[in-house]
Amino acid sequence: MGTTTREAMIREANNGARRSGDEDRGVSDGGKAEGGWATRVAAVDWPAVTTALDAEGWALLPKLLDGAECDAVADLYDRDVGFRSRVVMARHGFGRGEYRYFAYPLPALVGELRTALYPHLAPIANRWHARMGLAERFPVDHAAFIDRCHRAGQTRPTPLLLRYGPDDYNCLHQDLYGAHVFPLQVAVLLSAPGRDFEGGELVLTEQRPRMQSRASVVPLGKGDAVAFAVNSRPVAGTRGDYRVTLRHGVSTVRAGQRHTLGVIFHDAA
Ligand SMILES: O=C(O)CCC(=O)C(=O)O
Ligand SMILES: [Fe+2]
Repeated sequence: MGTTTREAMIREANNGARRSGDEDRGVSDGGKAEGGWATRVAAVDWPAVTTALDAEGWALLPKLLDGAECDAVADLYDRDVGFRSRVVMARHGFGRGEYRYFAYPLPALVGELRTALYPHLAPIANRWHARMGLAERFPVDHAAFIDRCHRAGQTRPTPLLLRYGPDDYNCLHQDLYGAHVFPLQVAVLLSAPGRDFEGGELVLTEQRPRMQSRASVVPLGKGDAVAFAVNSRPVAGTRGDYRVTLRHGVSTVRAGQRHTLGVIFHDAA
């Protein structure tokens, strides 16, 4: 979508359209992981995830959420509180279907999951930045990075809940919301392919310099998460590293309903 981000395109549309209930809390999401989310996330095979991210630009985190947790998060979609905005994708040329950005404070599951994932991804992000010749480095602690975003005027939360019905899809895009970009993000599929919905596959494309683009379809089951590059990643070539550009989207849902939780680590301007 060029240099215009989705957030910039919808900012105008949402200004003045905030719901009075957006500041209210009261979203309880049953989000108490046994031993806490840090323990759950620490059980992920991070060496394998790191290897896959370096090789492909994306990696599966199988069964990050259990079925009940997926249902609890997906059910938040119809609540009137806890979100800062709602985007109907067709109105902006983003696709078909809709999504809602959570408001601060985030529901426990979403906030704790994001905080728990970040320290595992920050070293990868720092290595990628070094290899791509980018100056920004990321602190080990997510709160410190969010502080940096806030000081730069990126104060609005970006975690989001997406909902697709029959014929809905999400165009290839990048989730950039300002100058500060954490180069990895995570999405969790909250619905069961083949049971809750048909079609609706997460697609990643990689645009290589002076070469044709390559697509990957991420084989997600309900509760599986995928970590992937937000905008670019380094690839080792014969004459050193080069940079490729990534985009992600969702193919058309042919039947049923599909929910996703999107976890983006930078805040939005
Ligand atoms: O629905 C999906 O699988 C993609 C969601 C997405 O675009 C995101 O998490 O940023
Ligand atoms: Fe996205």
